[in-house]
Amino acid sequence: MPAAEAAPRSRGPGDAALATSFAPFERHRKVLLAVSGGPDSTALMLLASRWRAAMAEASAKVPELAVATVDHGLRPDARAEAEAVGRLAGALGLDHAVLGLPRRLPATGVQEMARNARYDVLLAHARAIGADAIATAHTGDDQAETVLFRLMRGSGLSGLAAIPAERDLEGIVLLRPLLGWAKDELIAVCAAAGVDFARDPSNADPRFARARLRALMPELAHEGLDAARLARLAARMARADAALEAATDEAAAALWREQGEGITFDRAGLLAQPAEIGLRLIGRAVERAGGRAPELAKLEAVQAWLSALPAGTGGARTLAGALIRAGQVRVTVRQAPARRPGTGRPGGASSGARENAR
Ligand SMILES: Nc1ncnc2c1ncn2[C@@H]1O[C@H](COP(=O)(O)OP(=O)(O)OP(=O)(O)O)[C@@H](O)[C@H]1O
Repeated sequence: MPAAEAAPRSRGPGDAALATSFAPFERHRKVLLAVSGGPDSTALMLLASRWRAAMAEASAKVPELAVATVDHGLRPDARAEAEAVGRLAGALGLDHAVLGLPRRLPATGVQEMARNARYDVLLAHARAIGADAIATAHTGDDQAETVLFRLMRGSGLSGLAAIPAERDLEGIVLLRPLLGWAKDELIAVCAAAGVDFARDPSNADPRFARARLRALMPELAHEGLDAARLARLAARMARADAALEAATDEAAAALWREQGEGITFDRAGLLAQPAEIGLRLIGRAVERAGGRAPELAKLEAVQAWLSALPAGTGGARTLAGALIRAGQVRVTVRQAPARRPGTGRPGGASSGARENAR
């Protein structure tokens, strides 16, 4: 479908918005642009190379740019779309690679698996070409959808902070320079450049919860809950989350003790913390000991159990691969003993852990 359908908004590519959006690129040596060939990432490629040219003209230090497209092997058109990205990248003077996946994706949970696999291959490629950052083209609309999606899933404050503009991905920085842009604006960027883009049919496939939520957006916007408002909520949540993380760091400095293979807290000290801070401390310990982040509702249940334990008594619970044991004075979190296959119970665990398995 031609790109020119969208109504262009008045944001020229040479304006301050471009400089603000791409300012985080200035801290990097080489940025790998993740470009699927859809409208958002095609615009990312156009805007990033325009920003870079303008910066170079002003003799500013600019990072190298490179482009990669992941072919998930899921759609017959994917190869041709990747080649089209390659042609545009070539015209812009950027190196382009098409990356395949090492394994075939399973039939179920395909979107999530595709996303994880995509980040893995992008990371490996970034390392191979010496890029210290990867940029994706998430937009303000993606941010709004993510907030709604997480609300629907029962996320807490950290989850509602949604997509961060910048985060660490195993030592490489993941940048999202276009969170301040609406999808319509990016479609207009492609249209103004006379560049066509691919359309992913799964974006409108009602089998996917994301697509169903996307379809609700116009009605919600009509009631006042538009993308800008949801994005503002995400920004406020991110600000509050950062403050709570800082407070948790302080509490950890006073309470967190590493002993042997476990993390130990003074039980009274832990319970004296504001509930949100105590929750985060236990969550961090569980993630460290068990190797994965616990689900919020399950973490809350463990905290409720701990708070309700009568003084002078103890017990244990397992959560996300960790064993949380409350003694009379201390709470210890360590890796849970391996489950015996088929029993669903921790093998050789304490009575408390067995109690939890019921
Ligand atoms: N096949 C691909 N090749 C390269 N980059 C991709 C590909 N698919 C998506 N991306 C990058 O990821 C961004 C987000 O894409 P999309 O919204 O489709 O992803 P998603 O599956 O929702 O994953 P997530 O939002 O968690 O990254 C795109 O704007 C683009 O930068």
